[in-house]
Amino acid sequence: MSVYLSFLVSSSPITPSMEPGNRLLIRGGRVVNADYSRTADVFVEDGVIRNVAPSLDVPEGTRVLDARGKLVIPGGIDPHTHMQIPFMGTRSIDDFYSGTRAAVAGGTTMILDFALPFNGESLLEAYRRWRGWADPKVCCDYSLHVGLTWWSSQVCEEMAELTKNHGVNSFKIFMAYKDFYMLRDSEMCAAVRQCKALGGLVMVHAENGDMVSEGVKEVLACGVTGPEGHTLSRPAELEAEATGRAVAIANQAGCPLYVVHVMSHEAADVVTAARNNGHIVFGEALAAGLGVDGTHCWNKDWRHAAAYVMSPPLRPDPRTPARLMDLLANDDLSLTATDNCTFTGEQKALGKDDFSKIPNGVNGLEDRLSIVWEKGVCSGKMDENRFVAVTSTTAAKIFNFYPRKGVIAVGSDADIVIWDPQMTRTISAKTHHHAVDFNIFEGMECHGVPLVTVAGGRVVYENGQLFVQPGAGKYIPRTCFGDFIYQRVRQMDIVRANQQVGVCRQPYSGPVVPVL
Ligand SMILES: C[C@@H](CNC(N)=O)C(=O)O
Ligand SMILES: [Zn+2]
Ligand SMILES: [Zn+2]
Ligand SMILES: [Zn+2]
Repeated sequence: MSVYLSFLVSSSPITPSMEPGNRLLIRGGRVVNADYSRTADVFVEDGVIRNVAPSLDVPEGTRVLDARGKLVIPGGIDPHTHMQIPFMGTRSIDDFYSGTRAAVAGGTTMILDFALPFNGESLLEAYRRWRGWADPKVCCDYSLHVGLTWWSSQVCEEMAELTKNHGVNSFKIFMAYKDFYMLRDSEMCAAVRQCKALGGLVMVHAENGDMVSEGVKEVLACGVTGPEGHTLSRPAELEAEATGRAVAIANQAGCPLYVVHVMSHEAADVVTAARNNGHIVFGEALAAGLGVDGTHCWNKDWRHAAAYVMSPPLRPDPRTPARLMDLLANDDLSLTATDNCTFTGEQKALGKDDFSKIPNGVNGLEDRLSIVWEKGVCSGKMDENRFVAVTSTTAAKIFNFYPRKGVIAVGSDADIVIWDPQMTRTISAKTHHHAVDFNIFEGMECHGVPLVTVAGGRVVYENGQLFVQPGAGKYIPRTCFGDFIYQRVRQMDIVRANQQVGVCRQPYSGPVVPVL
């Protein structure tokens, strides 16, 4: 029986295990899934949701959490983070402990990070290095995408090894970061084909790296060295052009595509057109792009301006956040992430005399759910079910670990948040749980606050207090050929095969011009 069906018919009493400490009852809340809301109790035991139904009787010793008048939502899933990544001469300051601590404080109970090999480094080595960093530190479950930061037959083979034996089903290609992570089109074509053959998902950072490199030289030559130069050097058309190229390359191979951090409406329009043309393309919106705009890079205070430096840039058009939210609300953009990649003022100062040396990246992991609730639901653009879809469920489906996660249903992991939609909080670096000394949403008041976060059946955050254990989170392996994407791919392949048919004709028998 599917987990969803059992959610509907679940009335069977669960035989309690002996250990009383690990039972929770979340009483009387409005359970909100991506496709379904209803008032029900949620009974949890041994880290798994055992029952979802009104007025449940539960065993002695069960801890009861009162959720009456509140929402009960699946824990947030952030499909794009960079904890303690070595990058641009330093390492992002949020590590797998402080980052996942901040995550659960904001209602997120799983992150997907990126193992990014140095140019020429074995993908398996990079994967093992990231596992070594994450496993002892994570406070919630996590998984890893792997970067295709260079290309060779070895990379091709290691992709297969990672999918078969290490639970990786997603690979990120960078079209930017020339001479560092960037792949050429011919390499991208080969990488995309291999990813399709393995039943995986290609993720792409879509900016034209060659044009960005020229843009940087041009802006510096004009004497602009401040953070605003970063934005000036990589306009939205470089993001849109690369997005279109990635769509074409993926489509030629019949490979599904996931465009990370869509930061401009120009790029979002390319994603929308691709989806309307029937391509399997997903666009990811970031909390940063939904919550703030790029005018901050023109702030007089250097540290403030540098805090907003990321790639692709936050766009200076103040209408951008609302436009991206409109596209997210109507599923032209598919889901949200944060690309959390934080650097302190001292680290950002590596670029104090040259914007191209400012480590790229911003925060978002703790604030994503409140930002999306405030800008998406409070604004009337989306309902509570779409909110759950874009902060949790869709990521679980795309990366193929639904319904283990991303839904409140019998048999699913007990990653659950008691959410107060009326309560407000003011975001600040003074109160956030990140390691970084700046918050790009500083001072922003948001409706939508997590009261309790349950991760793996454990209360890890309650009314402002953290109860986290480093290393308590687990690595979540993911298999390939997930139905959510590959049912469609298989169908499309049948049609494509029928279209790739030559014409049966008599061979040409006329004269041929001799070679001169
Ligand atoms: C390296 C990483 C984070 N930095 C950024 N987005 O500016 C990325 O490009 O996704
Ligand atoms: Zn990127
Ligand atoms: Zn990233
Ligand atoms: Zn509000």
